[in-house]
Amino acid sequence: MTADALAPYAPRSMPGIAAATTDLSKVYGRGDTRVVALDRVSVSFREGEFTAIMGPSGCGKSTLLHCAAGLDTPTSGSVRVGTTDLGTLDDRRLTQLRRDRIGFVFQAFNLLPTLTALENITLPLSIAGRRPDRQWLDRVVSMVGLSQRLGHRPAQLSGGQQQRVAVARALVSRPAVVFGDEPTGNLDSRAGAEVLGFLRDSVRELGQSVVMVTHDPVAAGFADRVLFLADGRLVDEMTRPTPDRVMDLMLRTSGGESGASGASGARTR
Ligand SMILES: Nc1ncnc2c1ncn2[C@@H]1O[C@H](COP(=O)(O)OP(=O)(O)OP(=O)(O)O)[C@@H](O)[C@H]1O
Repeated sequence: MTADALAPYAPRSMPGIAAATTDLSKVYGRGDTRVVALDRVSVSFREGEFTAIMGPSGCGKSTLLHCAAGLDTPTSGSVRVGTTDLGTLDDRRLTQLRRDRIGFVFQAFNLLPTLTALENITLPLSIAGRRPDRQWLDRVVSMVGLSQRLGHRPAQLSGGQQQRVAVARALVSRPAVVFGDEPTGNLDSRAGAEVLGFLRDSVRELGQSVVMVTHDPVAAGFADRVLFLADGRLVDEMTRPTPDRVMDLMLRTSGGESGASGASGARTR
């Protein structure tokens, strides 16, 4: 049988790709307020890789992350997580996929104040009616250094510790991808470096795939690969980044303005 004859039965995902977008566009508003936040972005996030997304303010980083994570709906194009095309899912199945296959770490820690650290970590599993895999839970908890803090409530933890709880919560269901939107944005540099170290450990030690939006070249230096967006388009990519190389590229591509303070990168038309 020829390869062509087999094609309809071939898996719809490429091996080694945790998530991917194809010709992904997102347009907000209409008429005078029309904003092209993403303009035909095709990108693959590899399994077991730590990817950072950077670019000037307003260039579409969060929109890309939210569409890839099934939190926002594309105007056109498609998003795949593993073998699943998100466009084929109804609301219920999309919610299920987000719960079971995707982990989130946001800038705000989003922990429930009345629950202990352990209860917060296992909450996604409790909601899904699943029991935690004890060995995996222990591994994740010890990796993020929380073994002695499991009975504490968020108010009894530092910001860095709270974000470590959020990282453990994102990892506990062994998702296809963990998406982070400025996960260190609310932390001082030491706590931020710790959290980034744990995210990198989850890639190295647990084979997790992580995709993170950041403005910070130091944070991007923890990643394996950095994607640069401008004007809703993918404009550059760097492997094995260092903070200096990232900063250089940011300065060159934004005409001297850094990502955090750069001019808005989205187009209105
Ligand atoms: N819900 C929305 N309604 C209208 N416009 C939006 C909406 N969300 C984002 N935009 C616009 O889309 C563009 C891209 O926004 P996005 O938040 O993705 O950029 P960003 O690169 O993450 O920015 P920042 O670094 O400042 O967080 C911006 O011009 C923004 O104003």
